[in-house]
Order: sequence, then C-alpha cells, then structure tokens
Amino acid sequence: MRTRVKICGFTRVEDAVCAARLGVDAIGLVFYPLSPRHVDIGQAVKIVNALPAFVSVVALFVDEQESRINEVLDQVPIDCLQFHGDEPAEACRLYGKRYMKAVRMQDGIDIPSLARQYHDAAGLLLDAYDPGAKGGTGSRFDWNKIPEHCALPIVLAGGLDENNARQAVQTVRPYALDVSSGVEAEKGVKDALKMAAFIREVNEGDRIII
Ligand SMILES: O=C(O)c1ccccc1NCC(=O)[C@H](O)[C@H](O)COP(=O)(O)O
Repeated sequence: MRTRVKICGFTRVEDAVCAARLGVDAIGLVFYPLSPRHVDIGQAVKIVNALPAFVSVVALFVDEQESRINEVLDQVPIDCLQFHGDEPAEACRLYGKRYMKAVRMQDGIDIPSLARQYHDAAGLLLDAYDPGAKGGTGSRFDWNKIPEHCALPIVLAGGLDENNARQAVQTVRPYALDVSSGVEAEKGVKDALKMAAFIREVNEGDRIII
C-alpha cells in the first residue's frame, strides 16, 4: 500500500495549492491559538476553497472547547479532526467526524492500550514529546518504540524531512507520514522545493519496498 502524506500547518493559500499539485494526500490546518501556524476561520475557508477534489482537510485542535470546534466545523469543510492535546476518547467522539488522536511519545506510553481506548479513531498520530510545546517542534522520537503491529493506522510525525522520509517509510512502514517544520521556509510558510523533495522521498521509499 502506498504511504500517504499529510503536510500540516498551512497558513497561505498558495502553499496549500502547491502541495496539492505535488500530490499531497491531506493538508493540516492548526486551530490552536498558541501556535505560530494558527489560522482563523476566514483564512481556513480561503485555503480549503482553493483546493482541488480528493485532497483531505484535517483540522488540528489542542484541548479546545466543544463550542469552538463546532464553530469551525459549521464554517469550514473539514474531513477529519486531529486532537493534539490530552483529549479523552469521549471528547474526540462528540462531533460525528473521523478523527486522529495524536500521541506524544514519552516513557510509559502504551500504544496497544491507546489503540483500544481510541478504537474508533481513523489513525494514531505518533509525535515527539517536548515539555515546552504541544507539537510542530521538528523533533524526532525513537522509532524503535513503535510496536510492529497496531490495531489502528499509524501516522508517523515528528522531525521528518526529506533526509529521513525514505528511511521512515522503509523501517516503520506507517500508514502515513505527517510533516510540518521539515518542509518550511519559516514557521507557517512552506517551501515548495522541500515539499516536493519530501513527497518524492516517500514515493521512493514505497518503490523500493514494493
Ligand atoms: O504546528 C504547530 O504549531 C502545532 C502546535 C500544537 C500542536 C501541534 C502542532 N503541530 C502538529 C503538526 O504539525 C504535525 O501534526 C506533526 O506533529 C509534525 O510536526 P513537525 O515535527 O514540525 O514536523
């Protein structure tokens, strides 16, 4: 199966359109007010309306209030939610939408147990733990901590870039890779050449496995 690519943290229409042309499967919009990649509803609508068919839109929240999430869902066509905080499974299920639960990898994390807790999730997104930030840090974690088998699709994130994407595909064999910092020119601004190289490396990793 082809490894999917999600690029997260778009703030500009032109970057999202460029990613779509390069073949990205999903784009992520960060609705976390403390993020340098945060978008408001107006920006999000402009970005989504510029996308061609078949590119999924993922809305990222961190421990957000239900009313705010509903406000976004009422105005922005979102395909999937990404919960990047400490949301319990019941909170993720409130919206009748597909969702991914992000897990920040640190000692004591039990992936099989989380896969049972969030059994209806569309994926478990594994990201690096950083005590000072909730995500989008560009830090990697030890991929050896990922179990070989998981009941949920694994979305590998954290410190990925064009130099390690191929290795990530070949060693972890995840359902998808998720990148933000590694394809940026600056926070919230994507670099077309880095996005192209990243997608090429993922495809190259797939080609060699097959
Ligand atoms: O991007 C942010 O600023 C952010 C803030 C708070 C929580 C999550 C955030 N981003 C998550 C992502 O961009 C990705 O899903 C992923 O974790 C990859 O991040 P990176 O290591 O920068 O490639």
